[in-house]
Amino acid sequence: MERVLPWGPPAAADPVDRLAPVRAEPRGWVAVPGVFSAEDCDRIVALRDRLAAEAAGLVNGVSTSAVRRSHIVWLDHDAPDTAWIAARLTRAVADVNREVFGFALTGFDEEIQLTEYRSEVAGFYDWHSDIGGRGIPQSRKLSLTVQLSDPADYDGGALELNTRGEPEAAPSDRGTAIAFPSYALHRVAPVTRGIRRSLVVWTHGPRFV
Ligand SMILES: O=C(O)CCC(=O)C(=O)O
Ligand SMILES: [Fe+2]
Repeated sequence: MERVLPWGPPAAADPVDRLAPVRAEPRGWVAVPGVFSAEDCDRIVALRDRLAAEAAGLVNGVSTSAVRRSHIVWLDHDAPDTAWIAARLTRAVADVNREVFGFALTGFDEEIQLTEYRSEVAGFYDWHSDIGGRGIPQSRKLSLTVQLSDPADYDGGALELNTRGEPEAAPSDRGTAIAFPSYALHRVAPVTRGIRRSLVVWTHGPRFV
């Protein structure tokens, strides 16, 4: 089912005001603070733990390859206990796309990814672009990742982007979303203490190329 984004004027003046600084300084990626509160992040993490426990034994949620080591749980955009998360992400994507990127987007064709990078396995995700070589990931246009963890709870684990010729670390404040074109190179550095959690959503549309 294709999901249509709520294009048009923002619901309130607030999201636009929040994006004023990033509009003023064009760059390849933008940070949107306060998409989720600390309490929201706690709720999402609790949900993650419940879903991960339910899925244990059914789906092995460990993604391990040469470029990546993380634990993943998928969230439905429409399920009763996750729709509020999807609604908040949709609003953030619509605002940031309208104000900053201006991409042709049609909707969300993949579930929301809840990711966990654990220091016990030096969880990481090496440099990559989110646009896949086949299937639905081919039409990813805008990537958005939310910092769910308190930065005091882990070391390492920085989200870095290279959109201007050199790596830049994104802000790690809890509840901040980082939006970037899905073709942009980014990585998550190895976590050396604690756990870093993130929420990742991709928005799709006609392919760039
Ligand atoms: O954990 C993050 O913040 C980013 C994850 C990521 O790049 C991905 O899942 O494609
Ligand atoms: Fe990525």
